[in-house]
Amino acid sequence: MSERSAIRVGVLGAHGRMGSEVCRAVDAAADMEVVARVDAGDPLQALVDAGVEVVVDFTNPDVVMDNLRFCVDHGIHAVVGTSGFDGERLKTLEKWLGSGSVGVLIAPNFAIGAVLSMRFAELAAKYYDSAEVIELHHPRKLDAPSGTAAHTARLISAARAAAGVPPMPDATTQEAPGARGTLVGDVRVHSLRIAGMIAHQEVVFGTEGETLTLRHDSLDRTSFMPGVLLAVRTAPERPGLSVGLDKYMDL
Ligand SMILES: NC(=O)C1=CN([C@@H]2O[C@H](COP(=O)(O)OP(=O)(O)OC[C@H]3O[C@@H](n4cnc5c(N)ncnc54)[C@H](OP(=O)(O)O)[C@@H]3O)[C@@H](O)[C@H]2O)C=CC1
Ligand SMILES: O=C(O)C1=N[C@H](C(=O)O)C[C@H](O)C1
Repeated sequence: MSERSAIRVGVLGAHGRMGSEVCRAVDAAADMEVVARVDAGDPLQALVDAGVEVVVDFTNPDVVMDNLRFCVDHGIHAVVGTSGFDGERLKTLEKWLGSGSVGVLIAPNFAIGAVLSMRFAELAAKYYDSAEVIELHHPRKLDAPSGTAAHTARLISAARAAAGVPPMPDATTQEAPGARGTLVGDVRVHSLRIAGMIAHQEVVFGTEGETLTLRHDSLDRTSFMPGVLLAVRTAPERPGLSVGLDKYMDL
């Protein structure tokens, strides 16, 4: 039986913090190779010319939808780490993908601990009166709150709603703008931008007499790479839209 040839990968945002790390990780993996490195100003046609099978996108929320439109139109699977996906964007993507064979993964976070932490938060949500999310990132991050924090808050909100948990206790009547963070669903999210940090998150739950804090720290961008490689291998086998790396894992 002949062995499958290496997966042909195109990296969008190839010169960025994440894109450059992805190029290193893909080139170091035996079963895939980077055949196109595309950054701002480069034509997307380079992906087609290089015969890319799977794109990895770490660009920015303003350009990622155009990139995905191109990939879907050209039959290229996509693994997306770029933040900025809300319900409306996901619906648009589903429409573009239809019942075709292209697989797209939108992963708010590729670090295994972050994926587990989001799942744990979803499980814990219905047992606690209060839940708030604190995300801490490097100061070069363009968006706030982080995609991970927004996704975590949506998961908690949905789990609380499904379980019929009453509104969170909060007697605040006087509030300086921003003092209580921003609401995602019914969960408050607080964003810190701190020099020296990479990507960190705490989810704090509380109820009568006890609290639970789930904390995850990405100390280096290599933390995201095993998840990215797993996604590159899996996306071609999963047509349609998947949201969250957990969809490709046995969780
Ligand atoms: N899901 C996850 O696990 C993770 C997600 N992220 C997310 O990934 C994204 C990128 O983060 P990061 O690497 O730190 O950001 P960077 O700014 O370092 O990298 C983004 C790169 O994309 C380039 N770019 C801009 N527009 C285009 C375009 N149209 N086509 C191709 N390349 C383009 C930028 O060029 P230029 O600078 O010239 O504009 C830059 O080189 C963010 O949304 C971030 O939140 C980050 C870490 C982990
Ligand atoms: O910009 C980053 O750095 C990160 N972005 C993603 C997010 O917005 O959640 C993932 C991780 O937190 C790092």
